[in-house]
Amino acid sequence: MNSSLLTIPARRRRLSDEMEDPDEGLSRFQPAARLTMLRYLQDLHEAETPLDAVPPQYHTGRLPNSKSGDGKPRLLLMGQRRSGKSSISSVVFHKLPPSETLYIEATTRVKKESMHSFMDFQVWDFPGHVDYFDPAFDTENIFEEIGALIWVIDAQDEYIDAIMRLHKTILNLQQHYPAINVEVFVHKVDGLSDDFRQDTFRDIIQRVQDDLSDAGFENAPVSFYQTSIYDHSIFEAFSKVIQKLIPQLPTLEALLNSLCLSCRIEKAYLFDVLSKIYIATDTSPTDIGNYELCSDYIDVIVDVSEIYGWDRPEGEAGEEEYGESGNQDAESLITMEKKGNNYLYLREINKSVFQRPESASMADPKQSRYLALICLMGEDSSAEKKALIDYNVGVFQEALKQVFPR
Ligand SMILES: Nc1nc2c(ncn2[C@@H]2O[C@H](COP(=O)(O)OP(=O)(O)OP(=O)(O)O)[C@@H](O)[C@H]2O)c(=O)[nH]1
Repeated sequence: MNSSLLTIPARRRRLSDEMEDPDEGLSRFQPAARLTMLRYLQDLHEAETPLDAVPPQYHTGRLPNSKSGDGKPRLLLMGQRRSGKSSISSVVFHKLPPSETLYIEATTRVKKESMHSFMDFQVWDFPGHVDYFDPAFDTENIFEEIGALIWVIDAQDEYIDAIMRLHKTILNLQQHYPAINVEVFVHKVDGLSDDFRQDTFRDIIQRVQDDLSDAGFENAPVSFYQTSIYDHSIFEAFSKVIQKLIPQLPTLEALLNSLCLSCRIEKAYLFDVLSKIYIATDTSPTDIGNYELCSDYIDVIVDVSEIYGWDRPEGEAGEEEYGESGNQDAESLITMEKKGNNYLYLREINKSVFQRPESASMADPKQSRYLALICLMGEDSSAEKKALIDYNVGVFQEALKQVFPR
């Protein structure tokens, strides 16, 4: 990560006008950003490569409970019967239209699926009626390598039993696998009025936390989300669950923060295009509306590429002409769209094509998977600055390759 980001000059003017003591204002920025800003305040036209480059430091973590540390987490979907587990898995990972989940049959045995996306992980869908801690089950096999346990509660149904089972499960996990993240999806909230939805959500959180503190577990790693397959909330919740499993997340966030600061981007997301899960975003507040906008935008881009895109197999004539080597290298697509006074910017990053395993149910056996950077920009970052934004995104892309290799 030796390249520096270029910053938009207007920002320099504005900051220097505002600040009486520039150093005081600059202390708000991270050291690398401060260096770039200083160069601008000192009237340098371009931010150059720092002379004494700090060696890159990557966050290298392991999955909270992985013995092998092979980075293939397992997500367990558990909860009462008919709470919506199979529907969630089908909608998020198989793109089943939500209305078709009405015809999904009850799960009778554990359904294990491997997902091949920006990272490989497994989703295990459990039947609602089984007792996971029954001696007949190999508990160790189920829980030893998991990334997160997703507990689905049907918010439209009576939930006292579901909470009791969840409580029992958390107590068991706390004894043997205390690092497992428990993610509670308060599901099917689409059918509830706004007030009732908030009351139900608060009530469930309160009951779970009271039960846990009565049992002496004040700080168990339990998080709560309101979800529905009929809107984007299920994707947003899954994004947050998956982000916790990415050891490089702090580095990715820092890179996105730095990009936003340099290009005056309002919000930047790094999306996995296949699943529409975002694996990182900058640390400014998130808004579901922004997620929806980006998610719809991905749909448009995917549709257009399916119609007008083509495969370029390795060794095809004319390859050199385009400077490509098959589909190995990342190929970028840049689009600017004007929406009111806002822009959306998408760039394809880290593309590769893989052969879908025969067991997988998606129709297309050959599927491209890639990350896309999507940025929301306001009036400040006009299309005239696009060259600068392209350059900075290129630097970001290079840094990403080092941090998050595919
Ligand atoms: N309104 C609404 N209905 C949902 C939602 N998610 C799932 N459902 C419905 O809930 C019903 C049960 O869904 P399933 O996915 O079969 O439930 P399950 O938890 O897998 O059930 P078991 O296999 O018996 O454990 C289906 O009719 C779905 O259409 C949601 O977000 N909102």
